[in-house]
Amino acid sequence: MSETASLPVEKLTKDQARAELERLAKEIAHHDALYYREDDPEIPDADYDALRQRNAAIEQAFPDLVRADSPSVHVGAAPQEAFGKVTHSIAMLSLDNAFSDEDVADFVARVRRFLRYDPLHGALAVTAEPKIDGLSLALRYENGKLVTAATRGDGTTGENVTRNAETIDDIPRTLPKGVPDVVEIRGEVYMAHADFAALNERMVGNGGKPFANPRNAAAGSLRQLNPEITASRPLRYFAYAWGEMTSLPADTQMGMIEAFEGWGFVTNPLMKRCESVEELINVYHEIEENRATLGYDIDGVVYKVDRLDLQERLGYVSRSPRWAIAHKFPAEKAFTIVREIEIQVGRTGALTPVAKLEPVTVGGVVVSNATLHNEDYVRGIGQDGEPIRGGKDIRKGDTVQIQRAGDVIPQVIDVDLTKRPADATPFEFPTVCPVCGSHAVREENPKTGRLDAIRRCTGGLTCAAQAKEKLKHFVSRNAFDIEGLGDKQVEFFYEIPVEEGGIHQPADIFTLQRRDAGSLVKLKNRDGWGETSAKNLFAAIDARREIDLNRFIYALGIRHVGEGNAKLLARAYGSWAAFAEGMREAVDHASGAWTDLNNIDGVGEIVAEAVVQFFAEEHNRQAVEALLAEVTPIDMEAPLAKGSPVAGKTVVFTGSLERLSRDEAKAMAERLGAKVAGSVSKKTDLVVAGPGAGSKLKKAEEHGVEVISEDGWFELVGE
Ligand SMILES: NC(=O)c1ccc[n+]([C@@H]2O[C@H](COP(=O)([O-])OP(=O)(O)OC[C@H]3O[C@@H](n4cnc5c(N)ncnc54)[C@H](O)[C@@H]3O)[C@@H](O)[C@H]2O)c1
Ligand SMILES: [Zn+2]
Repeated sequence: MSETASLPVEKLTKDQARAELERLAKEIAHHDALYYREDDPEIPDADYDALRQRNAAIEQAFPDLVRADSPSVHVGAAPQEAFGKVTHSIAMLSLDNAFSDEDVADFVARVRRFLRYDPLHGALAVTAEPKIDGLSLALRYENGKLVTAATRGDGTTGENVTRNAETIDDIPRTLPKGVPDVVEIRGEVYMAHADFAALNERMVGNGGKPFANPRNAAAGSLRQLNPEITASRPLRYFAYAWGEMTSLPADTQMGMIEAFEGWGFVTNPLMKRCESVEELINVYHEIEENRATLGYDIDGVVYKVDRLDLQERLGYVSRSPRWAIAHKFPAEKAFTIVREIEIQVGRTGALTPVAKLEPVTVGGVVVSNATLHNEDYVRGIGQDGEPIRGGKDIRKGDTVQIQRAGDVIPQVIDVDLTKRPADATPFEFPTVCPVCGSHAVREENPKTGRLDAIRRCTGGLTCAAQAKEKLKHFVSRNAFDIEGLGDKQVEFFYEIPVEEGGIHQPADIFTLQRRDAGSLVKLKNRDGWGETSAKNLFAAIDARREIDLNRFIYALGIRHVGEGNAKLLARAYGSWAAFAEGMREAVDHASGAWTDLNNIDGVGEIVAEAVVQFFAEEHNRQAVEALLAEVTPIDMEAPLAKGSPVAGKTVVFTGSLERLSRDEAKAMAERLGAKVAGSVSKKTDLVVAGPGAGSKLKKAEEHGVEVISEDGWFELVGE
């Protein structure tokens, strides 16, 4: 960075200002391209916002230096050529930002001044709603039918993503009778936290690279050249604005949003109408407090003048409307000191370095730990061997910058080398497990030939850390969820020998009461326990002797099998018996069972391999058998689409279809509750074959699978 880049705006000479504006224009354009086109930004939003703010401040101080390509008059980035282009009939703009309460007061004062709306006119109504952190999408309906969906692009021209948008459940394909001839709804495509976590789990399981955050995941999923990929991504949509409309169903912002809701769109329930700056600020804080529990990312609150006639009079400045502003949440970043670097051993034996920090408030939350992911990360090396943080390593005693994004675990994003203590030494990553002393190794990834980023303890169940973490996982909220048996109690029971009333493996939980009866020291007499708490625990355990199959599978803690994959497996196999049998057969990669497993939509080879390996291990089989003597997994029924004749069936489409594209056929079948597989196996229920169907048709005949034509399909499903 040049010296001018760090000079305060008021100290800049005219020449320096000119050079700065040029540098900022280039730099911002570079980050815009990464963010909007590649969905892969390289700097945090707060840093990007700081660049823009500096640019705006310099432009204000030197108005005659404003460049033709100034970032302050541009929105987003030009559409990617690979998509068709859509010209927006009304430009899609950005929003001006407010970063403080004063900025909000200024905004309202500005609006009032512009409109000469003095207090005599009474209160000025302004709406407040969450600013969803996704990407905007315009939906054009003609005569009630969705005709185009377009991204914002550079505001004038966007990308045509109609086929992709059609796969999003929240987006109606048709609107009710009586809507205006042309309706253009605008809103935000986003991904919920849970869906994001499941998607990343799947991506990693398939050997891919996870998305950095839900916004990138949403943008990357919507902007896919293959709509089939979009369809497999759990995207959602909030409607909050509009473009071209032949007539308006209301005369206020609030009224419009209510109308959209009536037309079948999802609108945000937290939107409120306010009548003063204080009220706006209150709603802002209310929404900010709820932020962590919403289940999706928001990055601020948007205020909009409620009356549409006033909006029209206010109009637009270059890249944003005068009648709206986004009140951003404070940057969730802070500097603090690394007191210690500790190694935690997880349930799969992963050795994870954790930075113990001098506690610091980041975005309103006190942070005292930050994950350091793995040894490469500590050394300043990223997933693909590339340098991160400019290649700076992290040491005990370092002053580091912490970032918290949504509910994500805080991360160390930078190290201030000028503050590094003279005696700080590079962190030495252990090569033995700090808990059990077994060797800790980095396995080679068979696919890439590179070393796995994670070093793992090879101690297996003899490692107390792994055993305890497995138990904690087993009883966790989305697994067995046993009330009164949390992390603390797991630690407690693990310290007790099994024959004296301890718990060392999952089955022990369910024999606890029986063993307690014959135990020398009864649970109710142990420290911290009593008659009631012991009784309650036994009851809570008994309440879980029957459990949903997907929870059961998830609880086993098989590598790469998180909640999402557990559900996929449970749904595909339906019962524990079928699942276990399939996995035992699938050890033979030439078997149909292995093909079936890999044919499950969303289950990749890495996951498949992990599950099969789990079953191949004798001690896992024993542990599961002991468990099954105590608990019963409940069979999972295929999700039934009401009255659909293909619900729960596995369908394969082959050959060329005439009335349907392959994607549409797939979407249709899935909507009707069927599973669509790519190849035929004995699990296939139905093959829909068009002209030119080859090997799949033959295979269907071999397996005795029913084969119908495309017309037969329509007859069957009645559409
Ligand atoms: N890290 C980077 O390199 C990088 C690069 C470019 C942009 N960015 C980030 O992107 C953002 C700027 O992007 P922008 O130009 O899209 O502007 P913006 O996100 O600040 O505001 C405008 C957008 O807000 C969205 N929005 C969400 N909820 C809304 C609601 N309820 N009502 C109205 N609009 C709503 C719309 O999509 C609209 O286009 C900033 O957060 C910036 O930090 C980051
Ligand atoms: Zn160990």
